[in-house]
Amino acid sequence: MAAAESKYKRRLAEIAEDDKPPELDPDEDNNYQDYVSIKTRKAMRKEKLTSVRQRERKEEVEKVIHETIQAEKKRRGVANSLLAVSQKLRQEEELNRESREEAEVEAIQKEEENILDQVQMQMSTPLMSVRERAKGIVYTERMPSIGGWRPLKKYRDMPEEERAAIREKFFIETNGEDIPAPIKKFEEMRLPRGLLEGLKLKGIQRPTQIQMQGIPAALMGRDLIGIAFTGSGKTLVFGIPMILCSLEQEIRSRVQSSEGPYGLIIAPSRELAHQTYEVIEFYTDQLVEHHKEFPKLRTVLTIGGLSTGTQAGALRRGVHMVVATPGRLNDLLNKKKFSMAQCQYLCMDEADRMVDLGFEEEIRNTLDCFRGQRQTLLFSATMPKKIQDFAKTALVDPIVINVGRAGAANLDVIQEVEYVKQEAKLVYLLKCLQKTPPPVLIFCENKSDVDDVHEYLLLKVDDMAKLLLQHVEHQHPRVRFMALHAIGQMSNDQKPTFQEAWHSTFMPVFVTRLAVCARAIGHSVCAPV
Ligand SMILES: Nc1ncnc2c1ncn2[C@@H]1O[C@H](COP(=O)(O)OP(=O)(O)OP(=O)(O)O)[C@@H](O)[C@H]1O
Repeated sequence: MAAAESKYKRRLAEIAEDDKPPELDPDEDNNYQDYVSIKTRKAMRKEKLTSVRQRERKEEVEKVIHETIQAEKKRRGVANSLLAVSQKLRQEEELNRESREEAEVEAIQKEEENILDQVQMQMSTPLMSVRERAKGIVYTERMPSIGGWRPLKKYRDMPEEERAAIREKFFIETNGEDIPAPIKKFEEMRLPRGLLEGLKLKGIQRPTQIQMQGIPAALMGRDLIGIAFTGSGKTLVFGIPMILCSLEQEIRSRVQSSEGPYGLIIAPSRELAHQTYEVIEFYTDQLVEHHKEFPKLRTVLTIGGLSTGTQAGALRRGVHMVVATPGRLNDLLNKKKFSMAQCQYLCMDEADRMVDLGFEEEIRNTLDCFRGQRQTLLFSATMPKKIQDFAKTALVDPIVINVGRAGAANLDVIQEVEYVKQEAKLVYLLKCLQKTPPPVLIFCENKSDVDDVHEYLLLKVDDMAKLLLQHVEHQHPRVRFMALHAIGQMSNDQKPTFQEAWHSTFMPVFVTRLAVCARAIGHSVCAPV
């Protein structure tokens, strides 16, 4: 109430003041101010107020704008940094991706390199025992000769020139140190009588080239590389020394159950292993037959296709020799059915074929099972690098015997070559038959040639009879032609037909392919035809 009264009073005073005439001060003319009406003053105040408000609003707006801008800036800044971060992340991701890709490519490359290395290693790793290679075991000394064997004095004393002359005559190429003289007679090889009797029984009279040089070298305990063709008589080169090596061991101390083997032959195929086993069995039987003091040496054939149990059982009883194919041999060794701890004699027959057939790993595993040095014989028709490397690393000072040279195979064959035009061949054949006494074998390249030649000779049978009669005195010759490719397809029990035909036909002329003939006559160039 009092406040309202005072406000009222103040208002009245204002009004009175407003209505009062202005006091004039003559000294203050300079400070004179024109009268401003209330209305104007109000307007001025209003204007002032408005401008203040405007200024305030402006400031407020500016503040808001500023704040907004700041906020925006801030937002943009964040956005920018987010963008930057995301960009950065993207870049990093990109880099990561690139490096990941690079790493992946690198890993793949590494893996490929590893595989290549492994393949390369597989290709170049010598066929030697991994255990021995890892332990750095290298044998430098030659093995002692088998049972103290040495050649007869005349061979020991044979001058080098004479040895070389014999080798040259028989197309035997050799390489190595201290090569023994080639021996031309089995009787001079100091073999037990039983073996000589066995050879006689087989109709084997004199050694083939590989036997002449190979048997003495092997009996001297030397490591051997034999390069020889099929049918050259290799089996006896590695078979005889292995039998004698086992005999020597047996005489020293009788083989007990689970003991042995002393000798091992590895062959690439079951057939070859079986064939070798039969040869070994034959000669060990001969030894017992002719030497009552000798025990029967036990040989076990370990090949696929035969019962593992039977083979393991035979091995358990103690064994002198094993003839095996690499797969089954490895299997039995892995299963600890027998061991190579006592084995001192190893032969790898057709080593190149074993490598071709991919038996390297099995061979290496087998070599790992040996516990000491052994005499190693390696037979191969060819000498690929792998075999050469094996020879270099696993064989000690080996003797290389090569009888594979063209022309060295058949020393009794005189080869005459006639050059004839293709179209004149058949006619010329008749001329050749005129020069050649029967029996005659005509080899053709393929089956259809065999048919053509056969047919032609049948047409000319009268001429043929006349031609062949020039060589014999008989009045009524039976001239028979046979196309032998048919024989190649015959079963085994029919095959002797060829042998029978050969011997029973008075003047046989056979037309055949070489491969068929080889099979028909028993796959042997040594067989007498
Ligand atoms: N000195 C010899 N004289 C005559 N015949 C022999 C002689 N040596 C071996 N033979 C006979 O020759 C044939 C082939 O011999 P062997 O099996 O040893 O040859 P190979 O080189 O091992 O051939 P493959 O690789 O075909 O087995 C056999 O029938 C064997 O009895």
